[in-house]
Amino acid sequence: MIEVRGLTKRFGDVTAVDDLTFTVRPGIVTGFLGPNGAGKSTTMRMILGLDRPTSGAALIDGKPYHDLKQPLRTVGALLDAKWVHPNRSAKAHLQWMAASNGIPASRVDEVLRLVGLSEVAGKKAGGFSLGMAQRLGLAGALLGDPKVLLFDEPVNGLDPEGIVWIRKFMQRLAAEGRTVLVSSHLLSEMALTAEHLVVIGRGRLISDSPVQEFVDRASEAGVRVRSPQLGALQEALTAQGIAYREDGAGTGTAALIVAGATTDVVGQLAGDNGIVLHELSAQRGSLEDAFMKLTGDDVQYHADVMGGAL
Ligand SMILES: Nc1ncnc2c1ncn2[C@@H]1O[C@H](COP(=O)(O)OP(=O)(O)OP(=O)(O)O)[C@@H](O)[C@H]1O
Repeated sequence: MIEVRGLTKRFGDVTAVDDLTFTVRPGIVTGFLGPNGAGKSTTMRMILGLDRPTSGAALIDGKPYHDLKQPLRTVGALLDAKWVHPNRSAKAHLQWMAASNGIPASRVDEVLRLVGLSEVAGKKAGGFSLGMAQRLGLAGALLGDPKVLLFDEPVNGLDPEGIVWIRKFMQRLAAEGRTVLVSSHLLSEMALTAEHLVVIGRGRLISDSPVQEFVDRASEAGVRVRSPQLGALQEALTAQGIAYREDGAGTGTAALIVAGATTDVVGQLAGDNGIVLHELSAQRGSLEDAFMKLTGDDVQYHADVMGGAL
């Protein structure tokens, strides 16, 4: 278990992490989500004792990192996959890590097998692709067979095959009863990987909930409806006290978005009033929608940079 309590980190004038409190439970993958610069890496570094909190605490199984007797056997982390000596082989790199942490050398072959690197164990790590380097990083994190694992943006830059492999691997580690915290700014990826989401923006906690609850709470579920008799439909909806808004985006035809109603209700109402419909479709808010609403200004900035495409 990871417990973050009132965690704050200031770098001069910048408050990178601002009074953050959340708990990461074992047995599921917890996604740690936020736009670039939200404070995810800084939080992870504090959990791992690499940055000192300005105030508050981060505990692993009830203790600060520095109080852990055998840190590598308690917590494993993948922060920067390129953190290897380029001229060292994958195996030598892991042997060196194992030796300096009192872990038997036999474990090195085990973790190489676990991440599928046995066949390239003797090759220099400097020549590894990003996907292979990530696997080597994972092997290092697993060396001490820790119950708690932290991964910072593990799928960044990977090809689709590598992304799926890492996703399944993290899910398997969680299914074994481990505590798995994975940071990402990729919302759709987290929706597929994580069961629970801790969302931050500008160092502050925005949401701490199951993935589905996060989406349901923040995104707009409803019905999209197009009709050549839109005025009559608006009157019928208003008469029933059902809220709607106009939505002509991209279709060339005016449409309505009816919030909080089902297609059954809107279809029935149209039928009862003899109104012709050209479209009646359920709208499901995406994780991206939810994220944009909740992280507000932070994401708005990125949208502007992209030419207002969002
Ligand atoms: N060593 C440091 N000195 C000064 N400012 C820092 C330092 N480390 C991080 N920051 C600032 O703290 C804020 C949070 O950064 P952090 O890297 O934790 O965010 P992040 O959510 O991990 O973002 P990204 O996904 O881009 O890595 C940013 O404004 C960053 O510029």
